[in-house]
Amino acid sequence: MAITSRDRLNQLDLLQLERWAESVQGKKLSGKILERLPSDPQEATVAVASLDDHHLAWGTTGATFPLMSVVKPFLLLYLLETLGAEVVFQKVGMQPSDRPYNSVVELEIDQGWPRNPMINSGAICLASLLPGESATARCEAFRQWLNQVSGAQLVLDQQVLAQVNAHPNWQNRGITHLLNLAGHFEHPQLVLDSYNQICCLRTTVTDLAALGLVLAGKNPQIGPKHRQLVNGIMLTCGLYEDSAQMMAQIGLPMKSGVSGAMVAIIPQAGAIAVYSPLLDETGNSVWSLALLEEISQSLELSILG
Ligand SMILES: NC(=O)CC[C@H](N)C(=O)O
Repeated sequence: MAITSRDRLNQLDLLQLERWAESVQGKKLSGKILERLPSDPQEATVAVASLDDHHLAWGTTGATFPLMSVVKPFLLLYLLETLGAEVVFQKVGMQPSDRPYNSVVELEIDQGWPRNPMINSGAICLASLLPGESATARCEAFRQWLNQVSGAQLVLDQQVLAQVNAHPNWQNRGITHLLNLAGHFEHPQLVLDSYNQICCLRTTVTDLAALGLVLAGKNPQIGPKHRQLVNGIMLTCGLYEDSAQMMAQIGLPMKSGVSGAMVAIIPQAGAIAVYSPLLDETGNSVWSLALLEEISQSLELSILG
């Protein structure tokens, strides 16, 4: 019987994971930390989890970090499960973006239509659909649902939220204003506050891998059609303008965040979560991408091969 990706994940040992991590560290990759999210450039950690509860973790595994844009696929999943695909895709498209994740220009070119849920315009628009009367109530309901379906223990990082709110972020204000003008929602401040709060949910690589397992198929309560929609949009849009190249090079649904977090999904097999705050020009974690490419190629995890 053929060996599957799930078998290869189950057979992976910590020594091999450590070898890959150390070989990527040996490449001395360079990147920049996002000024508004101060963090330790030395922190680097990875967690691998299979659907058969085989779990490995290496590096500064105790590091905690805000999800930032890694929350976006889970926001999409929550709204698909709560409201259904018809409602969700009246608010956002499935079209890859070719400009930065927080581009106002792209939203103007598209006449206020957000291309996909993985860029800020799409996620901010979807934040308007979150059930709840206040940003705090919306984030809390979402946080509880996410912890319930994954077993993770996400918490809202009030300190990071204060840092985010202290930064004007004119790009996101411009995006929110254009979406409001286009008639997608009323109460733009409530929508932006809701988006900012869910981006500040704090986690560890072990819990992020648990979140990833939900998209890999761990939880029978989550519909396969909704998992397919989220994984498909991650595959084509999850790394912004670098998504097509990384789809060809790595071949897995992935989502990055400017905290340096990254999650990769191996459908029906498992998930890999990585954290290193050094970012490339696109806003993707340099070390995380290199390590995911190493693991995916060595274990032949690509869903495209
Ligand atoms: N790419 C990201 O992680 C961006 C998330 C961040 N909350 C922002 O809107 O700028």
